[in-house]
Amino acid sequence: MNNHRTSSVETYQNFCTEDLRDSYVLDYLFTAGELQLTYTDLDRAIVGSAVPTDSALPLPAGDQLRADFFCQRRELGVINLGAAGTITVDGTSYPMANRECLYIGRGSQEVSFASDDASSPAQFYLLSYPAHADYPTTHAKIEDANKLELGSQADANERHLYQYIHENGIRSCQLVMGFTVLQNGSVWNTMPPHTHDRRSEVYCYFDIAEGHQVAHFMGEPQETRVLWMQEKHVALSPSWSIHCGAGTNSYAFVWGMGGENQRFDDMDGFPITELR
Ligand SMILES: O=C[C@H](O)[C@@H](O)CC(=O)C(=O)O
Ligand SMILES: [Zn+2]
Repeated sequence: MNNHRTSSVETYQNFCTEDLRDSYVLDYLFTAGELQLTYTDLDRAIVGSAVPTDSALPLPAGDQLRADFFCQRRELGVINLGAAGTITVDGTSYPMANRECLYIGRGSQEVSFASDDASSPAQFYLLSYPAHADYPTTHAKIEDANKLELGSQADANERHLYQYIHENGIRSCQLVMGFTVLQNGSVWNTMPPHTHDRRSEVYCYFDIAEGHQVAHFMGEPQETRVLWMQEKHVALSPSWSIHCGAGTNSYAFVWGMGGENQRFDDMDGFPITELR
């Protein structure tokens, strides 16, 4: 497991592109045949991927956790961004189609990831936070998600938001997780932007068309910076930072949050005209 530190709110303002990316972008996940985990300093989020090919990939506890097993004191959200696969939790198998979600509750001991077809692997995206209670391991298909239709074509931000793990959906201790799909011709996510002081957030961009990128904006609203994101790059967002993006084409992204509360609308929005 990697250890990852983000910078302070004062320091990022003087960063060059490379420093900024080192601090806020994970661009190395989703290696075929590997399970990768990064322990961040944002509310102790662990961000990772599992892309099983010939054999199943077990979820290790990792030395940093000083735990007997990964979910001993943690909960884990998984969304499959690839072809069909299976996740096995303590002997129960959960078939995972593209964009489906599995919440794995605290106390789950043996977790492993497999692909149905090694030549077209599942690509599991992992997001985990510390947990104080056991909630049941729960699978959700796309139709089980709470779907919100946001934005408009005129504002080039028409998008569908699918909430999986949230206060009125799959229950969890602190993890809130789902994904957002930009509709054809729309490019802006999370515009107007917001911060949420009580939570940090992690975005994983996916289904970016060949030859395109997403310009992800971060920073304090009056001091923004841009991170160019490619397929399955992850942007880390401290609670002081906005997080929004404009693609050169339509795309999708998994969002996930952890922290003080789970109230999705506990956000401080900023008027577009005040961004700098
Ligand atoms: O705090 C909430 C998160 O930033 C996202 O859910 C926002 C989002 O997906 C969107 O507006 O497109
Ligand atoms: Zn947010």
